[in-house]
Amino acid sequence: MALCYQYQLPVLPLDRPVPKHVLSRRGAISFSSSSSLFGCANPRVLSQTFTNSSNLWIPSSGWEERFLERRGAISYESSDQTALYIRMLGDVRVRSRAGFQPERRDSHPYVDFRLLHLSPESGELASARKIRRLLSFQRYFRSAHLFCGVTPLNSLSILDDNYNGQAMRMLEKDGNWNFDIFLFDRLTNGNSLVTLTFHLFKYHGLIEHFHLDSVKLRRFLVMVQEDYHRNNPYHNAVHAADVTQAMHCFLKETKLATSFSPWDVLLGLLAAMTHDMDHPGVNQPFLIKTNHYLASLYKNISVLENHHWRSAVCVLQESKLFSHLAVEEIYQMESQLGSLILATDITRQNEFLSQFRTHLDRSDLCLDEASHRHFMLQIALKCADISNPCRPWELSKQWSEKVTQEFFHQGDIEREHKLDISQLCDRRTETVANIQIGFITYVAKPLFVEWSRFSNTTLSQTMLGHLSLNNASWKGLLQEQSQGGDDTDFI
Ligand SMILES: Nc1ncnc2c1ncn2[C@@H]1O[C@@H]2COP(=O)(O)O[C@H]2[C@H]1O
Repeated sequence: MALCYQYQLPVLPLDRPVPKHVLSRRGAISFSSSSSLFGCANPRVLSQTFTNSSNLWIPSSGWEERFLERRGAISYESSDQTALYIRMLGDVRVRSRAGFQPERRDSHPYVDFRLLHLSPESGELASARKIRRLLSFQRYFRSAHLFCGVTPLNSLSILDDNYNGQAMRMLEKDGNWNFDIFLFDRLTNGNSLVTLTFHLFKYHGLIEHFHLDSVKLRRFLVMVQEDYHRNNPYHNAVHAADVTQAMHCFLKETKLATSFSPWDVLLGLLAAMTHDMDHPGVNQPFLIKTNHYLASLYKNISVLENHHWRSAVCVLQESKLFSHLAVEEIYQMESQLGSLILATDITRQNEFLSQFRTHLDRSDLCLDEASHRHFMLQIALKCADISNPCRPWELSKQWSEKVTQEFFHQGDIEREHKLDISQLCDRRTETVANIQIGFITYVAKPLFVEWSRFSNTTLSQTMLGHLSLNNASWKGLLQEQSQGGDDTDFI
């Protein structure tokens, strides 16, 4: 098929496996808009691809100029012998030989990786002069008070303070199921994921427990947030923040709070915030039928979830947030993170649901056992991921519209390119209400009924209550529509 839907370029597939001895270590390099590469962690692998010239790694051949026009990073890992991971920062466009509309991925908040990669060990601490050279006036103005801790005195900053104050007030109710993540995102100027997760790391005592460097932590969170596509109506950083807030609510439930270790809590929050990283806004069947390289890379199995996981690992390694932990602990973290993120593959829903039911029927869940705690983390993440129909109507309705908008956008592309239109993606035959009633009945309710068997609390009853009220509202809307008009106004 001539059609090729390609991102530029989270992963660069290699034409032949990288020899084992080259991949004996993992690492990352970064590159900037200047013509050179720097920040190499494993010279051996790079020497195959790049030539070394006075500590700068220059592409040896075939390296496309366009990669060097941007800032980004490449990381590689010994378990993946067929790919180098390339993260582009900001300005990433969907490219296609079939000529799809270019799409921008916004890069906010601004992070200059040339500054961030300067470490005290390298003896290259950022001088004020270096900073000025690298930043535009506006960025310098913003970063100046960041570095010096000075708040600029102008009328707009008073507004900022006001918004900040309101956002902080919202965080006092971080465990409230009515938490309005859309409002929080506006109050934090599009930084809901960074602000919420930093707060939750503090709330759960993870910074002290794991001796985390809070500058590295913030940098990591910014990188995670930036990897989400702002233009996706649904699979964006606000969804990740919403899932993280839901996970936090579950972690506070007595059964989990009394049995989970700081490690479990850390893994739960990490998985929630990273579980959809770099989501392209289309689903796996779309990637398969358009011969997307991610589909071949992951052999058509949990393609997106594998990519989210590898993207998360990439950012974890780049940020060096856990570089002080033992190598075995880092491996354990990466592999547990993988098993959690892979559990969010919705096509595996029945597998997890029947396992969960069996445990509940036998009453054999023992949360003293690490493997059972891990299973419950998988279930909690799955619940958090599809918890939007359990939110109050005003919030739930917005999510329903957003997810449908993303489905229909995919359907429009499929129609335009004469591909089979994926299930739920045809705006000519589907409606928001239809999709919601089906999703609540066959996907959300069965899972939340089991969750409330496991944890029969005010929260689980509240969630089931909203689920059934929302279902009734969608049924009412469907009836109204069948009596005249349709609901395409939603999208
Ligand atoms: N409100 C909703 N209505 C319909 N589908 C949903 C809704 N919320 C989540 N989903 C689907 O559930 C899936 C969970 O995994 P994904 O994030 O890959 O993609 C998600 C959507 O396809």
